[in-house]
Amino acid sequence: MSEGTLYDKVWDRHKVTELPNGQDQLFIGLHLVHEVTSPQAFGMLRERELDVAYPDRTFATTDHIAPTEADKRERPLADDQAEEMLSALERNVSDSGITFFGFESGKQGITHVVAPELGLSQPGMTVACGDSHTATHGAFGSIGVGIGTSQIRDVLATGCIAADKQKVRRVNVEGELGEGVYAKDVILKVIQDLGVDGGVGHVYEYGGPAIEALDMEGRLAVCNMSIEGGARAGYINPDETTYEYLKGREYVPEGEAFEERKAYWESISSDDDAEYDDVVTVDADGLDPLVTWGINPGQVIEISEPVPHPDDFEARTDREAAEQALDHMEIEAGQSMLGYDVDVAFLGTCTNGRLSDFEEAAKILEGNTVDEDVRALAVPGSETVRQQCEERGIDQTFIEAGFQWRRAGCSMCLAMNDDALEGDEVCASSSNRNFIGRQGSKDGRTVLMSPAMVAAAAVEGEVADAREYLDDGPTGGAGGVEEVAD
Ligand SMILES: CC(C)[C@H](C(=O)O)[C@@H](O)C(=O)O
Ligand code: SF4
Repeated sequence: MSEGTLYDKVWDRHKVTELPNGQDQLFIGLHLVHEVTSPQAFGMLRERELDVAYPDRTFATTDHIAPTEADKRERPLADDQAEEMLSALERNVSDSGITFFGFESGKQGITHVVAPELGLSQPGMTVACGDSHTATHGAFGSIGVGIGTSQIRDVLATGCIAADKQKVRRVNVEGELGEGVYAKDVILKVIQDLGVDGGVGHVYEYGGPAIEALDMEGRLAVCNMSIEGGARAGYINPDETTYEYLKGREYVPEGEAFEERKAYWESISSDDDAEYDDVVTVDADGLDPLVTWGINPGQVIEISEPVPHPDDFEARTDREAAEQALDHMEIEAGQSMLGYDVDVAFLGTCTNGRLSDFEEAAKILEGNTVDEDVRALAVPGSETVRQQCEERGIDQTFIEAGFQWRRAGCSMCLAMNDDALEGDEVCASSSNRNFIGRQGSKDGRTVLMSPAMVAAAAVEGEVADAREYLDDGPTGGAGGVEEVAD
């Protein structure tokens, strides 16, 4: 008999009981903690004189407030609020025996970059973190959910949360990606097709040839932005790509224990005859790179398309949102995004701050220089990524091109540290959100795109087609997605 989807199977294996209010009590296998959302939750535990139930399943790092300039990491941090958050986290983890990847560990970075690369996120797990982009870990075939403060308290105290099971939508992505088109473009296309609210009440199961061809870093980028599509979580069934990636990572068992775990991983994939609440198809064949033109991630076009007119949208709310977007971005309907002036180029984040992202951008930067009017920031998603880049000399490519090469953190994604837009600066950004004010200035303007497109925009000083910088150009090449040499 069919046991259903991966979501059904993982849920069933982690369900403790049904609660009187109809929700399920769900056991959390991996709890990730960062400095912004955890202090209050630890405070609630202390008030009740409770201990952390599973310190061995809990891992902490600092990302949002982390200064990205090496000399600004000295303690106490110059920003009082940041220092307070960081010292609270340090106190909490040391009191409860939780592993902490701080500045000195060499492994500090964005939670959603650190946990995958250390092999903490594995197939068939439930992963929770007080952060909306916990969906990222679904790339391994786990259920990753972002939780609020009271749920963080619950996980700390009991290892469980109260949760509502969601519907499952299968998102089949058909076709093959051309050269210069990436996982980021795929997920932006999914959001363009299904909308920013399309996933409400659902988790997305991504599959189909364009997803299966992605390496793990690409899959992480896709699942990361499930949240921007309105879904509660997103995942991809594990396969050989997943197992190969996991093999040899710090928290992954070796030898026989690996084989045993792999047998479990294989067992939790969706059954062939699993029933979905909904199945949709997204066509990625011949896809051009995508860029946002507005103020939410669904206001996005292929670079070959014109900026839409508000009247193109059926729903009144969409028309109003489009009007507001054109106004904020200071662009006209019908114009191309190509040539849109850029002041800042930002490469990093939990979406696109991994080794392959820097490798792809470096291909564009090789032998080119950043436009003199552009401030360009390269911020590895973790210190491990920074080291991987430096071992390969990728940092030099960035520095020689005119980028600032920084330490790991969320940086200008959310501007909770010193890295922020000023005034109405336009930022070509590899991040996941383009909401008004997101990058630290209320008039700042964000254009979301892939890392290669960020590099091309940095060089041109305007939105450009990165494929012009690749051997085969926009029309040539069978493409496909490159494997990351690790
Ligand atoms: C600060 C944190 C709670 C927030 C989130 O939950 O996503 C941040 O990471 C973001 O991307 O906006
Ligand atoms: S990089 Fe951006 S999206 Fe990711 S956790 Fe940090 S602030 Fe949130």
